[in-house]
Amino acid sequence: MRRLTPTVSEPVAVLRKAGVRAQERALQALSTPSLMTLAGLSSAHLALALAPHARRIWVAAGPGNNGGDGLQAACHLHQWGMRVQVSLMGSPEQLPTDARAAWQNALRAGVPIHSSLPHAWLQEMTDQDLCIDALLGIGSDRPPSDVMQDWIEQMNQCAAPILALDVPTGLDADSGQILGGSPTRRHVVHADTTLTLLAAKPGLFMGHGRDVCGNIWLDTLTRAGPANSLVPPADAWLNTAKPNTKKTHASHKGSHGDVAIVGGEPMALHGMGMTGAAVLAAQAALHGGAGRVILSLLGAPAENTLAAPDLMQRPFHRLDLTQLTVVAGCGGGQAIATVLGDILLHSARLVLDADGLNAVAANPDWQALLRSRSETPDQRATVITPHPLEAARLLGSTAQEVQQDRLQAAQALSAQLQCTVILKGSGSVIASPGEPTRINTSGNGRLAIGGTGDVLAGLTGSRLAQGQSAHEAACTAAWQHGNAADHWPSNDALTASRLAERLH
Ligand SMILES: NC(=O)C1=CN([C@@H]2O[C@H](COP(=O)(O)OP(=O)(O)OC[C@H]3O[C@@H](n4cnc5c(N)ncnc54)[C@H](OP(=O)(O)O)[C@@H]3O)[C@@H](O)[C@H]2O)[C@@H](O)CC1
Ligand SMILES: [K+]
Repeated sequence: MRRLTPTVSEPVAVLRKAGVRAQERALQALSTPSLMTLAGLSSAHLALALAPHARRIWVAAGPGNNGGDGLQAACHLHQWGMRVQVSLMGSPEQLPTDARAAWQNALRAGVPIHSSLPHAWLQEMTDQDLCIDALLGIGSDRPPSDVMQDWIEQMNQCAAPILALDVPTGLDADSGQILGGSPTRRHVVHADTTLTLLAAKPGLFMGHGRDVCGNIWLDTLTRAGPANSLVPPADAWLNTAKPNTKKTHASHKGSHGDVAIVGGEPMALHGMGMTGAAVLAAQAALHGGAGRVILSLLGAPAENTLAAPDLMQRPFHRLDLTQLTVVAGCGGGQAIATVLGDILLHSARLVLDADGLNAVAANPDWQALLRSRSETPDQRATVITPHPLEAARLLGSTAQEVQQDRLQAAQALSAQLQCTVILKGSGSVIASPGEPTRINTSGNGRLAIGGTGDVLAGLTGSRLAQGQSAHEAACTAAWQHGNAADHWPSNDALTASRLAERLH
């Protein structure tokens, strides 16, 4: 069992529900004792570690095998001298085989098992006690029943912390969406800790998963089978490891690549002043370690005074695109359309963001140009950084459909445009043709402000310019960007311009 944090250095595979089921079938045959016995023991160990002084442990057990995990855990905790009470939803006779065996074990051991909520306990429990959510795991694809919603609400209102087994009840393990539609305290368990079993699931790290799982632990239950035996191929991998971005001592500014930021439509052109977006991307490229950063503001004849003195400024027609890593689109407005064909055709390495993506979505010829970059003899690296709505425009779908399956959306877009995709949002997904898809684990809600996307684009350009492949650059930049936010002092305002200066 191990805790999954953004700094875990070994690769962690992510499986959708279908893959977890396949893994379960493969291991079940090999595993003695049964997987549920292992899952229950592991859950009990973690419960004890989380609440060693608990005077009450309440287990809410559902009608399937997730409930069986809870019953098995209750049995161990009771045998170890803890005061445990189980509320079992549904009839014990209708439990699946393993869960029924767990129920019988618990009964034999003398665990109190009721069919209703422990109202008196719920009033008395303190933050030293513990609730265990074993209502639903990966076996649900619909909103919890009304009675279950009552139980969820009571658990969320209780003063004791919550340990969710496998998945917080009400969360879809594949998408990170809430089965009941909205993340209210009635529709989904808001856990302090989630112990996920067999494999990490994508929904824990994406969408609402990041808000309702708390600290995530993983037990692969492979003790009885061959170690690390993952039967189905992973659907994705967690993007966790701290990147090595150390520069060699014997280097000069030309060793670390040249980035040109093309964007920042001025107010005078179409009444929308967006130069700030391009300046943010440029600052991020600079602080990300690029050797030289050139700011090329669209339709702006004069030098921009917002820009730091470290930045060079040049009009677009003076850029030698064939030698540059170009970051295009940040605040590009409509003006980006006047230069996008040249950028797609000639830039050596390219990061396309925001208005650049919207322009490509509206023009099939530019989509073909973008795709053809991977077919050039030098296979020009391209990274696109859409948020869900921009991805939906490119895919011809809706933002809601993208959010329903972020892994699939990122992979489909990457295949469609033959480039690396960073699908932004809670749990950014990085997909590239022929590379393992990653789900980024760093970052938090403080990044949900204007300008942070420009910072990510600039940082990705910086990593590309310094020699990383498109996939590596995207993975490293996404992680670094989130990591900076994770280490931001809580009493200090996080703004995009300050973020651009504190990328580490
Ligand atoms: N097998 C093993 O050895 C191992 C299994 N493991 C554990 O098993 C979990 C998967 O178990 P599972 O497949 O039984 O699914 P689970 O999540 O318990 O729910 C199914 C039950 O809930 C019911 N139900 C569904 N939706 C509902 C709703 N909205 N509201 C109310 N009820 C609803 C559904 O009823 P039905 O849909 O049939 O009417 C059915 O009775 C997995 O997450 C892990 O914890 C691990 O320990 C590894 C070893
Ligand atoms: K659960």
